[in-house]
Order: sequence, then structure tokens, then C-alpha cells
Amino acid sequence: MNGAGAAGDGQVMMGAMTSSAPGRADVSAPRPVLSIRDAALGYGDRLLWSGLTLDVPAGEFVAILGPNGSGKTSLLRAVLGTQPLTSGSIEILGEPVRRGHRSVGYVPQQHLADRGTPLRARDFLALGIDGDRFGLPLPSADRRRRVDAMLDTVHARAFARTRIGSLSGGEQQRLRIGQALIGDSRLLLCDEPLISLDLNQQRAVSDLIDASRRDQGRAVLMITHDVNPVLDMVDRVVYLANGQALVGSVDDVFTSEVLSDLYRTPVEVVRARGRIIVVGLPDHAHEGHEHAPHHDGTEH
Ligand SMILES: Nc1ncnc2c1ncn2[C@@H]1O[C@H](COP(=O)(O)OP(=O)(O)OP(=O)(O)O)[C@@H](O)[C@H]1O
Repeated sequence: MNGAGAAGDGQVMMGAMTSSAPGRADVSAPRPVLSIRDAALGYGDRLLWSGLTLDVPAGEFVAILGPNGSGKTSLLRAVLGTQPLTSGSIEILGEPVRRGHRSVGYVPQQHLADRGTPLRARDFLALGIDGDRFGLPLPSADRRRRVDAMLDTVHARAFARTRIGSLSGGEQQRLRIGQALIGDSRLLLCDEPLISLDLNQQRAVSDLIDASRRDQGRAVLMITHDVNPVLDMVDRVVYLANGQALVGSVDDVFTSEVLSDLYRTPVEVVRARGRIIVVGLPDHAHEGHEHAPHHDGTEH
């Protein structure tokens, strides 16, 4: 990509996505839920990525893609306020990020609950309402109603009283999404929520996330190693690789030209039967791929 923004028709930007004309403030534009400005992130001397500028309005679904170790989870941590940026800024609803922001719902990377975990499914959901406050949660009709409604939303009524440790990976994941959605969050952050789920469960979980942005107008930032399961939902992607951050639509970013430029080696993007397949990624782009045979739409 030779450092600067445009590739192909010029719509892919190195991290930039503001739509208003330069120098002209658009007073009618609603305040973005998430606003990242000229951000860079690294650990010590190691820079993971830089030049990321991104405004995410209410209801937008943004997928974060890139090879292992490119800094996707670190980006989510920065938005959560648990990892400082090396430079730049992040605001949520116009306020600087801070840990524990009530407007942010978070679905962490999946790891199965210990089988002995005594928490029942409905109590696990309820933690999303008041789990961050001190003291025992107060039982209330309103609280119960919200939990019941969310049990329906995530199709978990049948196992409401089951200990979460004995539920399947997909059932646990639906509860995690429910816990993140049950509060009043405006921004939903999901770290590989589809991993290790079968196709039906992937669909169920991604539909829940999609519905939350369509029905409640949440902005969604979702890390996924494969763009295909969410192709029909995603508005834009952030693609982190080689220290860079690309932002654009799927069609803008997933072209042979753009990805070859990003990886600095010839890469071919093939579309077959509605899927995106990336062929010829450099070896280092696969490092550490212990939990998935392919990433960001790749098949090998
Ligand atoms: N607190 C930390 N201190 C130092 N290095 C870190 C820290 N956290 C992460 N890293 C390193 O930064 C790199 C990026 O990690 P991160 O988890 O953000 O990548 P990722 O793109 O989410 O990777 P994956 O796809 O494998 O989950 C990795 O090499 C990781 O080892």
C-alpha cells in the first residue's frame, strides 16, 4: 500500500474513515459511539500497529481481522481501557476510555467454564446487570424480568437453572453474549465469539450480535479469524497486519491488490460460492494458528 491510504478505487484507508470533507465540521452528524484517533499500540520497543483512525456510529458492525499476533485483542483491550495506547486517543460517547465503562459490553475470548462452576445460567446473565457493583445484588421484579427476557433472546430458557459448567460451548457462548447485552451498553466488543462453535451455533451467535445492533442500535466491534461467517452482516473491517491498520468495506479490503500490498507479497483473493478465500499468505501470517486451520477467510 506504499504507506498512503488509497488502493484500487481509493476507498481503503490506512486506518482513516471519517466521511466529512476535510476542514468542514458536520454539525448534523450524530456523535460516534466509538472514536479512535491516530492510534498506535505496541509493547516496549515492539509496535503492533499504528495509524488507526476510526469512527463507529450506532448500529455499525465492524469486524477486526488479521493474522495471529497482529494486535487484534490488544486493540479491544485499548477500547476497554485496560491497555494504554502508545499514541493517539480513544473516546466512547465523547469521553476518554476508562476501565469498566458502563456503555461497553464485552464478550471475552471463549474458554469453557469449569464443570464444577456452581453458577446457574440465569445467575450468570444477571451478573451483566449488577455484577460490577459491590454487595449482593438485590432481587427485584424488574431484574427478574430482564433476565427472563434475555434468556428468551439467547434461547436459553431450557437450561436457565443448569450450572453453566455442564453446558455445551455454544450454549455457554450464547450466555456470554446475553451477559454482555443485558446491561445498557452502547458498544459491544466481542473477541472471537464464533471460535470452536459448529456452523449452527456460529449462525445463532452471530445472529444475536447482529440483532443487537439492528434492534438496539449497538455499535459492534468483533474479532474474527474468518470473515465468511459474518460476511452478510459486516459493514466495515479493520485489517491489522505488518504494523498497519486498514479500514474499509469487505469489498474494498478483500482484493488481491490491497492484501498483496498489505502483506508485501503476492496474495490472491478468490470469491467462490459466496465465500472469500485468500490464497498465498506468507508463512508468518499463520504463526500460532493453534485453534483454527485458516484465518480471515483463508483456506489452505
Ligand atoms: N501485555 C503484553 N505485554 C507484552 N506483549 C504482549 C502483551 N499482550 C500481548 N502481547 C503480544 O502482542 C502481540 C499481539 O497480541 P494480541 O493478543 O493483541 O494479538 P492478536 O492479533 O489478538 O492474536 P491472536 O489472533 O493470536 O489472538 C502478541 O505477540 C502478544 O504476545
